Amino acid sequence: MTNLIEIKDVRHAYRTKAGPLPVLDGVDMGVPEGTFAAVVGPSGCGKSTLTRLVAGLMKPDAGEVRLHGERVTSPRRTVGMAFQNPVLLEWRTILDNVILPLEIVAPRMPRAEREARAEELLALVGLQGFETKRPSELSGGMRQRASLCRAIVHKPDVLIMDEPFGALDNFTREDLWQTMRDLRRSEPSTCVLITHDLRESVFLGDQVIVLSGRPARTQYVMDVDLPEDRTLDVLYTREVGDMLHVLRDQIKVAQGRGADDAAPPAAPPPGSAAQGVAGPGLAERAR
Ligand SMILES: Nc1ncnc2c1ncn2[C@@H]1O[C@H](COP(=O)(O)OP(=O)(O)OP(=O)(O)O)[C@@H](O)[C@H]1O
Repeated sequence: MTNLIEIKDVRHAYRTKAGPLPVLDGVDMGVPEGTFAAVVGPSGCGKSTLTRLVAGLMKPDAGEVRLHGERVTSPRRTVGMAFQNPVLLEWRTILDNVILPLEIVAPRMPRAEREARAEELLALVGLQGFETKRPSELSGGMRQRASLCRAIVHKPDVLIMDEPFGALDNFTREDLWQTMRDLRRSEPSTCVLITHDLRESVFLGDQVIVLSGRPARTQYVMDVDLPEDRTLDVLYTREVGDMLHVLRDQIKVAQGRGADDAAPPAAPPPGSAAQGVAGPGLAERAR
């Protein structure tokens, strides 16, 4: 399978008053078309910076970010983004908020067609009947559902989500995971999800990429080989328990705290293919 998103040896430092702040220092990542990559790593390691580079909002100091084989140098219409704070416009209805990207990327699309597309998506995420409400009339989970619709209304090839479920309570978050799983079937795209939640990363991801502490490099990649139509029950299986254990240890290593077990498990947990990434391993795999 070809990689729609290809990140090779990306390095980046912010220029601050105190001097350069190296944030990324050798990030490699390959996301095959139509798959879902979850990125985890210690707080402040550079995950959001990575999303800005993929979205073309910034250019890396070194290395390459490619979408469809083309180097990303500026923002693209074929990328959709969703964030922890849904930032819906209060003076617009929910329907008009969802339509917004179409007004920008498809200004000639007839209003009725735009509305039909937004209504279709709102129904898919369970927001039928809320089209004329204002954002403040919705719960946090509902606003996040609307925000997801807005991110994909223009059928982007790439969907980047930066902790979209981070501010929600556990039950709402799990509901949204299932919504996201279902959306993948009806609205396929290639996704990058930044998250602090390891269960979320395994439930949604086809691969989980662990970044090291700042400056971040790709420390570890786990391929998650669970059924596409996985249910929340899968999170309570031994198989996923083992994967979460490995990921938790990797996060500890990334935080410089050392894993519970000094040595990595002899074999990857069933349902996953895990590998440490030091040097060219991932780049090889990503090709
Ligand atoms: N525009 C900027 N200018 C200077 N420094 C920045 C800028 N944006 C981010 N940083 C710094 O870069 C580092 C990485 O930030 P980033 O937001 O990418 O990390 P993160 O992994 O997403 O963090 P978190 O997990 O806490 O959300 C942080 O130390 C942050 O303070």
